[in-house]
Parts: sequence; C-alpha cells; structure tokens
Amino acid sequence: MKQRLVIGNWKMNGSLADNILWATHFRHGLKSQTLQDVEVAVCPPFPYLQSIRSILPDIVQLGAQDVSSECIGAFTGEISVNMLKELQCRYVIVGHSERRARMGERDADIAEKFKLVSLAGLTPVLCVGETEQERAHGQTRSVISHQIQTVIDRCGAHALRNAVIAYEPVWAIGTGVSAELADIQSTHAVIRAQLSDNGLDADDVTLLYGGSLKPGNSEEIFSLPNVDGGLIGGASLKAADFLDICWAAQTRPPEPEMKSTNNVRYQDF
Ligand SMILES: O=C(CO)COP(=O)(O)O
Repeated sequence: MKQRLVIGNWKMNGSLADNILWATHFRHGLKSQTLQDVEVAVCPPFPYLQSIRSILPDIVQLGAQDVSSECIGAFTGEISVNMLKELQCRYVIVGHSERRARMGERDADIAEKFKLVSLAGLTPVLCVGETEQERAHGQTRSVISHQIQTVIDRCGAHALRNAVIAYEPVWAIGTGVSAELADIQSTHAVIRAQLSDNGLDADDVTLLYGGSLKPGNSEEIFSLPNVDGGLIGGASLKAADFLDICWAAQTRPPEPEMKSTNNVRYQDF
C-alpha cells in the first residue's frame, strides 16, 4: 500500500513561542510510538520555518504555504523557491483557495509557481476545489478539472509525477463540516481519471483531502481507497490533535492505549 501523507497547514497562526511549544510537544509525542507508513509535514508561517526545523526530528518534513512565481529580483515581500530550499522545505503549497480568493491568484500564476517548485526539486502541493456557489451550480468537476489542466498544459503531465494534489472544497475549509465521504471518493476518482487521461498512473500523484479534517473523521476519510492522506488546517494547530490524525493515517493502526484523546499526554512537557 502507498505511504500516506499528512500535512499540517498552520496558515497565519501562533507566535514564535507558541509554535516552538507546538514543535516541542509534537517531537515528544512522536517518541511515544514510531509512525509507520506515514510521511508527516508541517507548513509553519515563513518567519518560523528555521526555528521549527531545528526542533522537529528529521522524519517530519517542512513545507511552505506559498512561493513566489518569480525566481529573484525586485519583488518586495516575495519569497523564492531557492530560499525555501535553503530552509530545507520539502513541500510547497501552491494555489490554496485562501490565496486564490484573497490575493487574486489565477490558475496561470499557480501553474507558474508549480513549475518553479518542481524544477527546484521540491514537491508542489496543488490545492484545488470548488466554492459553495460553484458546487450549487453543479460545477465541481469542471472547476477542478480546469485548475489541474492549466498546470498540465503549462508544465507537462510529467511534472505531476510525484506531485501532490489536495482536494479542498472551499466551503468545507474552517467550517467544521467536511465533505461527505461519497463526494470525496467520487471527486478523487474524477481527478485520478483526468490524470490517467493525461498518461499518468494512478500512483504517480498523491491525492489528499482537506477541509475540516480532524481526529474525529480522519480515520474514515483515510480509509477511502482514493485518498492518500490529508491537508489539515485548524486541527493541525494542536499538537495532540495533529498527532492523532497522523496515527489515524497509519496503514497499521496504533495500539488503542497509544492514542491520545486530549492533551493530557503533554502535561509534563
Ligand atoms: O485549508 C485547509 C488546509 O490547507 C483546511 O483547513 P481546515 O482543516 O481548518 O478546514
């Protein structure tokens, strides 16, 4: 079975002190049991990348929440892919719906970012998903298909090999209401069909679900045959919750007593 991937996207949350505490708790929590068949990554805010890297064990990968579509030069406030590489990022999120909506990022900008990330040898995490309105108009498939096709047309299908696509229905993000299992399953199947129409194998691309994924629903979502893991926002902000999601992603589940249902396990740290 394919290794699952669990990525925490902290967005613009926490102070330096909070995030250092999170990483310290997570490191201690990981010691309680070896994670099997799961790759874990966290995407802290840019200024904290280096501090978090220095605390987390090497088995936890670092990711960035965004990247510039330019390589170098007079682009005030931008962060290049080479800078992310220097900071030991392995994953780079591109096209998150919050950036599409609030920063006006278009599919073409996102495809450019995707290209730079893959050329740099890092792994792009392409976020796709429909808004509430698009869903109500029955446009889910066409929206997602366009988001993916723009990247394929700009970068070539081969660029998606070993890449990650995260299906994040916009209406499920931060709402506490995740998509129905059947909808996740069918949308992921549609994405896989599009990838295969473009000459890719089903296993070439890691397909994540994101949107109100939490300890209470992660096990059933990860059990869907087309889901290779999750991209987690709110529930990644508590180390204990994120750890529980990581345990749930294991293909061989942990012993029941190793699972945490609250933060008690961390009181000593
Ligand atoms: O946007 C997300 C991850 O990128 C999902 O956020 P939530 O898990 O808070 O719904």
